Formats: sequence, structure tokens, C-alpha cells
Amino acid sequence: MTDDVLTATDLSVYAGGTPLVQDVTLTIGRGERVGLIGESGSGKSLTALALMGLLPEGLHAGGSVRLGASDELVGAAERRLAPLRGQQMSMVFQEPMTALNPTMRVGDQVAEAMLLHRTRPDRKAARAAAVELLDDVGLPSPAEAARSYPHQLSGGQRQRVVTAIALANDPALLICDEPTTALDVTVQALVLDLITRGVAARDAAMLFITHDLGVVATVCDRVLVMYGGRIVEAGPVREVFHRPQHRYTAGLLAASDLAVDRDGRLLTIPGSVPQAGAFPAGCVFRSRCAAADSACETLPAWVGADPECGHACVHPVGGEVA
Ligand SMILES: Nc1ncnc2c1ncn2[C@@H]1O[C@H](COP(=O)(O)OP(=O)(O)OP(=O)(O)O)[C@@H](O)[C@H]1O
Repeated sequence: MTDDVLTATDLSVYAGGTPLVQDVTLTIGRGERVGLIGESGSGKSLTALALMGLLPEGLHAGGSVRLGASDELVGAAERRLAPLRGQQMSMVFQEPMTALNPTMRVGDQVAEAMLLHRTRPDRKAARAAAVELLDDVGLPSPAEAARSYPHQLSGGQRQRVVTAIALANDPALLICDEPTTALDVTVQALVLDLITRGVAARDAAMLFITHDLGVVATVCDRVLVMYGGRIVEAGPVREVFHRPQHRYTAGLLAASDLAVDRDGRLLTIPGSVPQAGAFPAGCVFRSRCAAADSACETLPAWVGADPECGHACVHPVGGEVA
């Protein structure tokens, strides 16, 4: 008997014969919150879409995905997958407008999600539940908001509606793909909070894709690090963030506050990667070059984090090499 909500084994995504994601193996248990981080293009979104059975035309998945004790989902027919989506597993995307129907009142869209999966007996009950859900996700005047069309709401309010839809049928698994990246910075924390509270209230499993390592540290129990289409490191957040085992993770951590583009995305690490042996065990990368520190080794600009000197530095944690 397993309490794992999601189990993926050797999940890969191919464009023709070219692998874009390779051999992703992960499990997420009930109530567990797992972060998925990595630079732009490392394969995070394709992993999420493959888990949902929503890969775009031209791509296909290999390996295995199971939800609880379900049958194999990779390669399953759409008629088998469709009833699972929105009921057992849901997804919140970055851009709420693409997930909403612009011609339908948002209350009806939330109610529709419940009617589709028959989790409410009739339209009247579904509409009442929709208003309650909109209230739960913090929309002011929820009854009035339910009668609005998406364009009448702010970006943050639309993402609340999308979250309400995703949670409407109490899914066992919620996958979030950068749900707050497109939002004004002042509402990001609010939306993040309502997502995590919604997940916790249902004891659901969550896979949270983000470029924001601070969010992972706040929200997640475990973290998976993707690089070049593969998971290169996985473990409890504290462990991975304090003692990264993979040099890419260490670089990601060092670069996290500086090497970002205007959208807050981590940039691809440029330049050559030095040998792992060049870094003393237990050290963290610092993005500031402390040339004055005699214990500081300067390295090629593979982290690319320091705009002033173009070097990354290695410092022993707490002054000691562990
Ligand atoms: N439909 C597609 N056809 C071919 N290649 C694709 C397709 N979609 C994505 N890719 C490629 O697959 C790789 C992984 O893309 P993916 O969108 O999963 O990255 P990501 O880590 O989510 O990036 P970001 O953080 O920018 O969203 C990238 O090299 C991307 O160019």
C-alpha cells in the first residue's frame, strides 16, 4: 500500500527522435510539496505537461506516469486521461488569461469545472459552490466577481479564479507552472499563499515549478533540480540549498539573486564549466567577488553572476571547509 499520489519513472519527452526531457523519476506523496527548478529551457514545463498528458502536437512521452494506483498514463487514450484532469490532477499555468474562456462569466467557469466531473449534483449547487470557492481564494465580493468576465478582473484576480477552478474538485495533485511569475510583484505573495493554503486544506500533493528559489525555500518540502532535460539533484530543500551536491545547483543558488532576466527568470549559465574537483566540498558559491579575501578562489565566470568582476567565488561555509 503506497501513499504516493504521483509516481513518474524514467519519464522522457521526445520531438521525433530527439530527447528534450530524459529519464525523470519522481514521486510525490499526499500533502507533500515539491519544487522543480532549473534554468530556462531545462525541461520543467515539458515535464509538467507530460505528467498531465498535455504535450503539444509533435512531442511524445516515454516512460511511466501513475496517479496513486492508476494504470499507466503514458500513452493512455485521451478518453481515459480527460476525466482525470481537473478532478484527480489539475494545473495552474503562468498566464491566467490563456486558461480562462474570455466569453464566459468566471463563476460559470468554476461551476462548469464541477459539473463536468459531476462533483456537484446540479447547476444551482455548482454555482453556489463556485461563489464559495471564489470567496476561499480571496476574491472581494465573490458573488459579484462570479458574474464578471475575465477581462473585468485584474491579473491577480484572474489567477485566483484559475486557482479556484484547479481546486474545484479537490484534486489529489496540483501542478503549478510559475503561477505567480506574470503577476504584479505586490500580489505574488498573496496568490502564492492562497495556492498553498488551498493545497494544504485538501492535503493534496503539489509540484511547483518556479525560477524563484526563495519561493521554493518558503513553500516546498523537497526540491528537484533540472538541467539539460534531466533531474541532476533532488532532496529536502534545506539539504539541497545548504549543501548542493551538483555543481549546477551550486551555481543556480549563487546566481539566484543576480543572474536573472527582466522577467525574473534564471539565465543560462554561460562559458565553460570547471571541473567539480576545483571546488572544496561543503562550499557555497558567492556571487560577489571578495578579492580582498585571501581564502577566496576566483574561478572562470561560469556562474556569470557578478556584473562587476565577472567572477564567482568559493567560500567555505561559516569559514570552514566541511
Ligand atoms: N513544442 C516543442 N517542440 C520542440 N521543442 C520544444 C517544444 N517545446 C519546448 N521545446 C524545447 O524543449 C526544451 C525544454 O522546454 P521547456 O519549456 O520544458 O523548458 P522550461 O524549463 O520550462 O523553460 P522556461 O523556464 O523558460 O519555461 C527547450 O529546449 C525547448 O526549446
